[in-house]
Amino acid sequence: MAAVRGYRRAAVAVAAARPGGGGPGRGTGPGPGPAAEPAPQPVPEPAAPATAALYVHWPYCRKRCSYCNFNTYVVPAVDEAAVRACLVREAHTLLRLSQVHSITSVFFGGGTPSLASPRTIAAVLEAVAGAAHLPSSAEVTLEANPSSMDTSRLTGFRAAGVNRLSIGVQSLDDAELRLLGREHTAVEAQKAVEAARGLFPGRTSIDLMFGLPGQSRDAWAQGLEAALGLCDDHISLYQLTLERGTALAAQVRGGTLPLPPQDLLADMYQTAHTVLVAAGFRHYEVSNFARKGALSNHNLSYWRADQYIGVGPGAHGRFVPRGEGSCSREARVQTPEPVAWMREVQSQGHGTRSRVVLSPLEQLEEVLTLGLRTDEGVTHELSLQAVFGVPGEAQVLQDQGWLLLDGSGLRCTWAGLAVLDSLLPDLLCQLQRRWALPGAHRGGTRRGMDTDGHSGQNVGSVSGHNG
Ligand SMILES: C[S@@+](CC[C@H](N)C(=O)[O-])C[C@H]1O[C@@H](n2cnc3c(N)ncnc32)[C@H](O)[C@@H]1O
Ligand SMILES: C[S@@+](CC[C@H](N)C(=O)[O-])C[C@H]1O[C@@H](n2cnc3c(N)ncnc32)[C@H](O)[C@@H]1O
Ligand code: SF4
Repeated sequence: MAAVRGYRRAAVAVAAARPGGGGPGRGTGPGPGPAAEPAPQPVPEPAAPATAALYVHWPYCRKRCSYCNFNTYVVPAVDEAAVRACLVREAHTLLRLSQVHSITSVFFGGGTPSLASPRTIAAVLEAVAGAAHLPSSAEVTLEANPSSMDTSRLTGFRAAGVNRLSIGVQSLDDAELRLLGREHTAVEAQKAVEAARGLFPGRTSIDLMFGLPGQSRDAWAQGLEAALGLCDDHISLYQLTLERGTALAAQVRGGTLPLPPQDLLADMYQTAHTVLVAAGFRHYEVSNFARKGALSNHNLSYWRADQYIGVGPGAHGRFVPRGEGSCSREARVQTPEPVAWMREVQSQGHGTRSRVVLSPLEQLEEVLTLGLRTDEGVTHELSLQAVFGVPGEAQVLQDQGWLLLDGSGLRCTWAGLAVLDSLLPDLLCQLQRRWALPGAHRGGTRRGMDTDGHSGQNVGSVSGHNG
C-alpha cells in the first residue's frame, strides 16, 4: 500500500541495526490470539470530517539531480498555460468528488514548483478557494530550489497566497553540492534562505541531506553548524537513499564512490538530534525538527492519516469520494507522466490512474506506521491497550526500551524512532493477529475513515466523476 513516496523514503532515514540480534519473534500474519484475551473493540466514531489537506504536484525540474528519482521531468519547454488549466480543472473535479467543505493546508511540491509562475500558483489557489473554504490561516507551502527563487518571484508567490517556503538546500558544501548534481553553490543557497526568511519569517524550512558518499562525521557536524547559523524554525533532514536508476546509485554500485557505514549513519543522526534539540528544536518526526511551534501542518496531516487530495501528475491522495455516494476511504494515484495526465484531465476532468478502497485493517496499518513516525505517536483511533497492551511483540519492544504505551497513547522512545523501520514488522504482525479476533470489526474504525468492509480491492475504472 503505497503512501506518499517522499515520506516512505524518510521512513528508512535511519536504518541503524537494532541491537540484541534477532529481537522478538516474528508472527506469521493474521491468526487466532489467546482465547482468554478480549478482542480490540474499535470505537464507533461520527462521520468523516469534511476537511482535507491538498497536495499539488509540479512535475518539472531544470536538471535532474544525481540522487533523485521523484516524479519529475526535464523538458525543453513547458506549456505552462495548459498545465495551469489542467491543475485547476483537476482540483475542481477532485474537490467536488470529495465534497470537503474546508481545505486545511495546501502543499505545492515536485519537481520544482518554484519554476512555475506565481500566476499558476494563484490560479490553483483561487480554484481551491472557489470550490471549498480555504481559511486565510491555512498553511500554503511551496517547495523552492535555490536556483529558481529570486526575490521578485518570491514576492509573487507570497502575493499569490503562499505563506511557507520549503527550500532544497541539501548541503552547504560546494563539493557535496557538485556531487549531488545541484545547480547552485552554498553561497547561493545561503542567499536564497536569507531572502526567503525576509519574506516568510518563521515559515521558511530547509531540506538537508546526510550520509553522502565520502561524508565524514566532522564534515556533517560542520554542515549542521552552518545550517543552524542560517536556518529559520524548521529543518528536514533526509538520509541519502540510493535510488535505483540514479547517477549516484550507478557510481556507488560501480565502486567509484563509497557510502558511509551504518554505524556512522546512526552516529550522524544522533549528532543531528543532539545538536538541534540543544538549539531549541523539537524532533517531532523521524526526519523533521521545528522550534517555536513551526511544525509543518500539511505533513502532520499525512502522519495523522487525515484525508488529503492529490492533484497533478503522480500525486497521491487518501479520501472518501462522497460525491459518488461512497463512504470508503480510497488510496488514489494520478497518472505520473505529464502529457498523458494532461490528456486525461482535458478529456475527463481528472487523471486518476488508480484507486483502491482501503480495508479497515489497512487503514489501521497506515495509522500505526505513519503515527509512530511522530513524537506524539498514535493517540487515538483504536483501542491501543486491547491491541498492544497484551503479551506479544509490543510488550517485548517496550521491555527493550524502543516503545512506550501509556495513558496518552503508543509512541517510540528517541532510541526507537531511530530504528522505527525495524520495529514496524513486529507491530504490524501483532495488529494483524489481534484484528483477526472475533468481534474486532464491529463499529467504525477511526474518525474520518468510514468503512463498508471492503478489503483493498482495486476499483480500477475511474469514470463517473468527470469534471
Ligand atoms: C522532491 S524534492 C523537492 C525540492 C526541490 N526540487 C529541490 O530539490 O530544491 C524534496 C526533497 O527530497 C529530498 N530527497 C530527494 N531525493 C532524495 C534521496 N534520494 N535521498 C534522500 N532525500 C532525497 C531532498 O532533500 C529534497 O529537497
Ligand atoms: C520530501 S517532502 C519535503 C517536505 C519538506 N521537507 C517540508 O517540510 O515541507 C516533499 C515531496 O514529497 C512528495 N510528496 C509530498 N506529498 C505528496 C503527495 N500527496 N503525492 C505525491 N508526492 C508527494 C513530493 O515529491 C514533494 O516534493
Ligand atoms: S531534488 Fe528537487 S531539483 Fe533535484 S531532481 Fe529532485 S525534484 Fe528536481
